[in-house]
Amino acid sequence: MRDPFHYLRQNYLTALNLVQSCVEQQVKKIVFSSTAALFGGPERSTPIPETAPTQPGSPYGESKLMIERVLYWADAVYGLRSACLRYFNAAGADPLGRAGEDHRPETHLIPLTIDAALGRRPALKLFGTDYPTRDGSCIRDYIHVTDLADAHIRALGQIDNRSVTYNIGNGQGYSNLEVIESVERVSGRKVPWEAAPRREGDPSLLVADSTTLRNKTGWEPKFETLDRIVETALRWRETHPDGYGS
Ligand SMILES: O=c1ccn([C@@H]2O[C@H](COP(=O)(O)OP(=O)(O)O[C@H]3O[C@H](CO)[C@H](O)[C@H](O)[C@H]3O)[C@@H](O)[C@H]2O)c(=O)[nH]1
Repeated sequence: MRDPFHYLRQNYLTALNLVQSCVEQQVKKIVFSSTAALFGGPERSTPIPETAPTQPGSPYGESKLMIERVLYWADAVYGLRSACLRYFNAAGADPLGRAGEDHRPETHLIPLTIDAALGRRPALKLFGTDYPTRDGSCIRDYIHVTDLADAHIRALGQIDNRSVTYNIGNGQGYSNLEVIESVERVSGRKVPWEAAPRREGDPSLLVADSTTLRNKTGWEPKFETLDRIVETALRWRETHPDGYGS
């Protein structure tokens, strides 16, 4: 939120150049990592289908929506087919331990909560405890990276003749406090945490309705519970304390 032009420049301008090059090089299909953040505006109490109105609550979400529109025109005018996959909260690690999260700096809730439990970071700051949700913390729909990868393969197989847009999530929301509880359950350790002010641009509730993806491609998430997702993330964090540097 502090530097809106950063996302608009980085995401939108570079994607516009890339899509234009794809058209010039006669690329036929493209899979785009879009985001639930383009639904950030109004508060919603039910799972969000693809047909829900888009109203980004952050420049990041706005930039992704702009790229979806670039892809719309690339298809309409040049026939470049695309799959816009709107990830809800991508999480977890490869169950075989070959890949996991390594962001620098890390900003995501699950890895930060695990690190706090493992004593690798100070207490987790919980951004906002006064949201209009069941326990006052934000609610998100966590989707395992393996299930996301599976959705990509299925979507790619579908876009020979037309472009598609899918919302991808488990369809179940977990609050930030429930994430802390899950990490405590799975790790057997307490998570030190403290209440902090809301983070600007955070919608209170984002849960996916992935019925279209399920019906059109037969996709079914294999990691349906938060504990299973956290298990894989914890194993990666324990075996790779320095991420890909270890
Ligand atoms: O130290 C932290 C970090 C996060 N949170 C909270 O945890 C929740 C989840 O935050 P993340 O940063 O893990 O994930 P976001 O929901 O903000 O963002 C994710 O989903 C977005 C779509 O909604 C984008 O796709 C983005 O790239 C992706 O990381 C939010 O309520 C956030 O405020 C904390 O309380 N403390």
